[in-house]
Amino acid sequence: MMDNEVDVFYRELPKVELHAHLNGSVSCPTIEKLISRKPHLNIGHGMTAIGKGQRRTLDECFQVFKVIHQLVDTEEDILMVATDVIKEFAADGVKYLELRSTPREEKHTGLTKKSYIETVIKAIKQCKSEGVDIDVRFLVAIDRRNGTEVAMETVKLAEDFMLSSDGLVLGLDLSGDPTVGHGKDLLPALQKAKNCGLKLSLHLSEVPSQLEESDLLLDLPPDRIGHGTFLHPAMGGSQGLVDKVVKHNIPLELCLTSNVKGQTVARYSDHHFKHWYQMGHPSVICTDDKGVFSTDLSQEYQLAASTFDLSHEAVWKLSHDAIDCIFAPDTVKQQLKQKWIYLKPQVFHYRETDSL
Ligand SMILES: CNc1ncnc2c1ncn2[C@@H]1O[C@H](COP(=O)(O)O)[C@@H](O)[C@H]1O
Ligand SMILES: [Zn+2]
Repeated sequence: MMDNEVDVFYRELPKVELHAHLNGSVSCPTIEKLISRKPHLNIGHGMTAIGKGQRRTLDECFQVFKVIHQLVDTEEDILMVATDVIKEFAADGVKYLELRSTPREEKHTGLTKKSYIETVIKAIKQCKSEGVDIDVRFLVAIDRRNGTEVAMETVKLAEDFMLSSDGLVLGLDLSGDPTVGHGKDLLPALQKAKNCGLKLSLHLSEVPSQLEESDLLLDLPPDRIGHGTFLHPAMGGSQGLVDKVVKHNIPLELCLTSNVKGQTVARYSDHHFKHWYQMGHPSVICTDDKGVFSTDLSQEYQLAASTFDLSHEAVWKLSHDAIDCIFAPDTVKQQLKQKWIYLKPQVFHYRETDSL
C-alpha cells in the first residue's frame, strides 16, 4: 500500500505502538544515510526491506536484521536511527511508543551494551526536549539465541536502567529467531526480571510446534504477548493455552503485515486477530518492524479495518483500548485518555452543529 492510499482517518487517529523493534523500524531515508556512511559494506536497498507484495520466509527476515546490524554499529548510528524512528512514529500519529531493542556490543567501534541503552535513552530525551508530540519508553530485548547467561546479564542491565532512567525503561522483551533455543533455559532470568518489577512482553508461539514452551512461559505470566499466532485452537494451538491467556488477561500484540510477509500467516483474512478480537480479548495492533516490512501503524489499522470490516467507531475503540495495555503507570494512561477525548472531534470532523 502506498502512503497516499491510507485514508486520512487512520493517519489522524491517535495511536499507541507497543511492539516495535528499533532496528526493524528503520525507514528507507535513514537506511540511505547509513549506507552513505558505510559505502565499503556494499549494502543495497533491496537487502534491508521487504516491499509491497513481496514475501520472505521468517528465516530470510532474520538475515535482513543481520544486514541492518552491520549498518548500525556505533553510538552515532544508534542515536540517528532512534531519533529518526521516534520522529517517524510521531508523524504517523503515534502518541505513545514502547520501543524495544537488543543491546549489542561491537568491539571494533567501542560500543558496549550499556552505552547502547544510554544512547537510545539519549535519543528519547532529545526528541522530548525538541517538543516531539510522543511519549516514548524503552524495553530492553533479550535475543533468545544467546542463551541463559546473556539473558541474566540483560536482566541485570535492564534493572539498573529501570531504577535510574526516570521511568523510561519499563521492562523486557523476549525476541529473536523463534526456531532457535528453548524458553525453559530463559525462565530463571525472566522470573528474576518479573520479581524486580520489570514488565515482560514475550514473543510466544510465533511459529507452530511451540505449544509446550508457550505453556511454560504463560505460567510466569507475562504482561503482554507478542504475536501468539499459534496459541488459538483454530490456528493449531489449544483451548488450554487460550484459557491461560484469558485467565491472566494478557494482551496480545498483533502485527498483520509482519505475519503475512514473514509467511507465518497465509492471508490477511486468516490472521488470528479475528479470533481474539471476537472474544473481546485485549488485542493491540502493532507494526513489529515498520522498516523491514515497509509499513506503518496507520496502514496496519486500515488493513485490520478493511480485512475484518471494522467501522471507524470500532477502530477508534481499538486504538483507545490499547492505552490500558501500556507498561507506563496509571497516571500516563489517564493523560493519554484525556488526549483521545480531546482529539476525537477533530478526527471524526464533528462540528459544533452536529450535536444540536
Ligand atoms: C519478524 N518477527 C520477529 N520475531 C522475533 N524477533 C524479532 C522479529 N522481528 C524483529 N525481531 C528481533 O528484533 C531484532 C532487530 O531489532 P533490534 O536490533 O533488537 O533493535 C532482531 O534481530 C530480532 O532479535
Ligand atoms: Zn517482534
